[in-house]
Amino acid sequence: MTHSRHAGRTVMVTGAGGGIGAAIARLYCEEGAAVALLDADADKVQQQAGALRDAGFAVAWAQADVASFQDCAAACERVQGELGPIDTLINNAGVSPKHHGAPAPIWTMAPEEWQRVVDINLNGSFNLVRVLVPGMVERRFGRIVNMSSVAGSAFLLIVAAHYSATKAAIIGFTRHLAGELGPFGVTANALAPGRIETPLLKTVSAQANQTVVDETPLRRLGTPLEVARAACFLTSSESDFITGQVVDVAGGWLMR
Ligand SMILES: NC(=O)C1=CN([C@@H]2O[C@H](COP(=O)(O)OP(=O)(O)OC[C@H]3O[C@@H](n4cnc5c(N)ncnc54)[C@H](O)[C@@H]3O)[C@@H](O)[C@H]2O)C=CC1
Ligand SMILES: CC(C)c1ccc(C(=O)O)c(O)c1O
Repeated sequence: MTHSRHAGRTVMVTGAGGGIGAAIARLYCEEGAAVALLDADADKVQQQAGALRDAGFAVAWAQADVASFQDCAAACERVQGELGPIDTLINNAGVSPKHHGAPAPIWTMAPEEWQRVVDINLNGSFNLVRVLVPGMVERRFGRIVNMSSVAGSAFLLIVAAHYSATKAAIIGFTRHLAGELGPFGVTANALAPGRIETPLLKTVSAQANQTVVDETPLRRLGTPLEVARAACFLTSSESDFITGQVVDVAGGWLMR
């Protein structure tokens, strides 16, 4: 469905070069927003932004490693110069490293790998919040959605400890933001997707996915568009009184 629910809004989506982030960026465009796409992979994000621009949408893009505060600050300055102040931030970028197709057991995990996952999945969200929230507070309006996972509150065999820990931390971070920023007209919510068909899942066996399908009341995996719809709902005026919440997009899998 195409409508103008986000007309006049300026949205930043991290990890917008592919998977869920690309779907989120497109849906905001279709809902009338100007959209800034950020990704560490310049080729991918340029391609996504180019396709959206060719379709007539107002977009800007920047290559940025969300783990770097300097990258985030420079990217925000650049895209805000093109599109105007960002009022809606979707902290979607995230990684889940695998070794030979499997998550690293905690007793073999390199400290550098732990640090890198924390730097991207958790500190990356802080970095963009730190850069963009002062403007939201000043303008007394802002909408933030942080990407958690069902792995933030349930044990999942297919991910490693750093991933689960960062996705749990994102929930605490989101609730804190909601409490601290609510008085300034800024809401913060988190999404907790279950298994969604994206490139991040390419190392998971068909059998492992079938087990999840069998345990899921809706009997299928999710799509990036379904996560995008939840993000758009949480930043639309339909959600003006919703803050500090974690919304599962998981077909009923692992109801916790
Ligand atoms: N696919 C799934 O089943 C689920 C995904 N999630 C979360 O959703 C988010 C998106 O996941 P997917 O779309 O599946 O992943 P994906 O791997 O398909 O896309 C992630 C994007 O983030 C970018 N990225 C990675 N590191 C970055 C960095 N340091 N700085 C900026 N960009 C970076 C990548 O280049 C890529 O374009 C992640 O936070 C992930 O943890 C949560 C639950 C389930
Ligand atoms: C994309 C990450 C690694 C991932 C993979 C699978 C699930 C799941 O089965 O629910 C997740 O929640 C994830 O975050």
